[in-house]
Amino acid sequence: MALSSSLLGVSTVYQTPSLDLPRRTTSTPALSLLFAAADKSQFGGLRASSVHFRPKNGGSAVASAVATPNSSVLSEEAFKGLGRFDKNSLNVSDSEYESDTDTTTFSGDESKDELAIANLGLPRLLVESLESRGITSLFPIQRAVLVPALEGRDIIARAKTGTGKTLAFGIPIIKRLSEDDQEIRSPRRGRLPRVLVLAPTRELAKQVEKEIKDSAPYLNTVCVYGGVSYNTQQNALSRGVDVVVGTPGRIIDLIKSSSLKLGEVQFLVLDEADQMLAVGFEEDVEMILEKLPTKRQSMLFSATMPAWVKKLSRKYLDSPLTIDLVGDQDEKLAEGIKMYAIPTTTTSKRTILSDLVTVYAKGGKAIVFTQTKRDADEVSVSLTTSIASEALHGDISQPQRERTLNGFRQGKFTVLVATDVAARGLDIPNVDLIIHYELPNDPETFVHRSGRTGRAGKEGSAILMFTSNQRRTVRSLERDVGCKFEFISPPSVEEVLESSAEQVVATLSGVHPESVEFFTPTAQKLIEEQGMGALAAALAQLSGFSQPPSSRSLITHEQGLMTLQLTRDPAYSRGFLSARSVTGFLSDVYSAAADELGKIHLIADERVQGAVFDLPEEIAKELLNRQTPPGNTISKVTKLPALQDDEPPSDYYGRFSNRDRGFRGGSKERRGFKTSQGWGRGSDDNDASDFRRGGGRGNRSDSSWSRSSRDSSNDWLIGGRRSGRSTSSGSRDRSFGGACFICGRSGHRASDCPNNPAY
Ligand SMILES: Nc1ncnc2c1ncn2[C@@H]1O[C@H](COP(=O)(O)OP(=O)(O)OP(=O)(O)O)[C@@H](O)[C@H]1O
Repeated sequence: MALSSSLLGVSTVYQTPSLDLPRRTTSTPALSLLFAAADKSQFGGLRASSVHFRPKNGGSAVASAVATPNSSVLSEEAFKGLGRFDKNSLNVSDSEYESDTDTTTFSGDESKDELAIANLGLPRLLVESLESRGITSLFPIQRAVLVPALEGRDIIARAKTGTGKTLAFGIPIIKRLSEDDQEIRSPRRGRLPRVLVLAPTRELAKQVEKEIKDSAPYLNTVCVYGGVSYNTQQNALSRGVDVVVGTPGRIIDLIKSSSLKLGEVQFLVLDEADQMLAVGFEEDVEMILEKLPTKRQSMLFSATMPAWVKKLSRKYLDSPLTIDLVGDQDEKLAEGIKMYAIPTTTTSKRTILSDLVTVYAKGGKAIVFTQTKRDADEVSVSLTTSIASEALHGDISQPQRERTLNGFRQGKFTVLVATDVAARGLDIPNVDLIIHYELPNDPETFVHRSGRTGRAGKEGSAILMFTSNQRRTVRSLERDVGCKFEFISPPSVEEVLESSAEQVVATLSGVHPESVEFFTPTAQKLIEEQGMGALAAALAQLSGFSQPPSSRSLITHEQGLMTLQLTRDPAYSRGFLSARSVTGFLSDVYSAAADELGKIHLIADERVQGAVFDLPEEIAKELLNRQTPPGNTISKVTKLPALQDDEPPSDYYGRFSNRDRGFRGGSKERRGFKTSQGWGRGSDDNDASDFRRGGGRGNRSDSSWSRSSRDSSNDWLIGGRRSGRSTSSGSRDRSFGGACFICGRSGHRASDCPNNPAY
């Protein structure tokens, strides 16, 4: 069957090789739908063929567009950037159905106007309400779903986070309800719902209901979920309803109490179906599906297709069309999300966190993800001393969760610290930054967490905090998610101050002119008396820096430490700079510095003979005043240069990576439930690594120096300072586990070494 239509001036072919669609007549012209015979795909176990298209700027791309007689898959590439393709540039061909297959063409330049929501033949009220919310043209998943949904087909769909899946099913359902509906102006009291949307979490259910309500205020929508009283929901249902959105547990309760009757449901939507499984709703979902009329249209949205979801679709969906806008694309994240990764230690995490928020969220909204409810509480409390923040997790009462989310949406506080379940599917506009405070349990969770930013085509950043023993997992994550992290170091004090000042300046425009007027005489007087300093003092006070910040290590971010850099002119050196020569140099210049030396890293740039190292602030300042031998320069650094130890050594990584242990095999391990160093909590304390020595590329074979296991953090501890230390003097750890930098033997410090001339 080939269904050709002219939509919006675009010549389209709806090619359904051996399908006899349960076709409904619709006045809306069909959007182009491309699909061809298929074989095997990751998503649906289908057969594959391809869509070829030719971008205007040359080159070519191939995206899979696959189908079986019972289902088909459509790649996002087929729809992406229609405006960028030449006329006749998009061809669909299929060997098996070649003779039946026409070529579908998009004439690139017309698409923007002609794909406008106003031109789709949607109900006027729907168009108006969408436009009033800035929704003027369809997103790709919406374009892909619209026609088959209007045709009455069952659909399985997958698209990246934040790409508009709710309206993908919302728009066609609203249109269909409105078309059928003669009752819009005089809705019948007590009418039974025609649409049922199941969502795995309360927040998601509320969000979906809101999106439908905002789009079609003339429809009666009710959201039902647990944790709140039954009465309001029962009353709303008894008044008559068009759309019910809810979580499975409460829906079952309402069915049992006969408050909810599903006998007239025409449309079923299962949103985030895989999450239903994750949160243990599978039995409830099946029970509900059993209660629905068999003659209905079903749409299932799911990021992944675990066996249960496949079973559901086989059992409860009728010849579903599969629309997969992610497919085998390596990049699973929406475009526009900049990915960063930052090495941390357990002890430094919290200090770093507030600085990261200050520098990377730039005063906007941030969500911090923790693994446990307790962590969410603790992190939120510790942040609150510097940045307004609240926690969101399953132990918080429903009304409080709603207040928290509303407060966050309205910008009453800027940092939400959340667990995964609480934040799944949340659509909060304009979240600028996501911080993975703990590694997620699996790649899918990482995608979902990160997808809370960069929504609806906007930009955002995501930062992954990891400890040294999680480095390999970070690399696995890059492969699994198809992203590339930019490795960053903790923001320097200067960057934090600069960002804070910028944010304070940005808030000044919000001060009411009348208030400004009131304060002007005082300001004038101040400036006359103190000049620019008065304004600077005001900015410092508003930024929360009335006291100067103590210096911090750029390597470990510990307070009270300063990171210095030693560079050596090659003309003056006999060999390459090594950790040992740094300590030797320091003991010559200022022996206290050698004694108190923290971590040392060699600079990666091989043209530079240099190293960075930590010292207690006072000692560092003193060292900076000392005379250094010719050819050696010591300076304070505000940004770490690339270090030799930045990357996990590839030989180790290749040999011991999770991949070799079946990480990519779809096993539980791949999903991250049990790798010891990988997904999940595991041990994220790398204090042990502080006692390691060895590790730079040049030193790896030097076994006498290496106390490290194969996943060494590559951090060198020379001189024996532990990273847990936070003050600049005293408290030296006498149970020293490192090696003496003078004689190389373990168990004592350089200052205690019998070979130390100063001993
Ligand atoms: N066509 C459109 N034009 C502009 N904005 C849109 C459009 N469609 C949806 N949006 C907005 O994009 C945001 C993301 O939509 P939605 O929450 O449906 O995404 P999603 O794909 O379900 O995300 P997730 O997978 O994270 O749940 C919402 O704020 C929505 O209002």
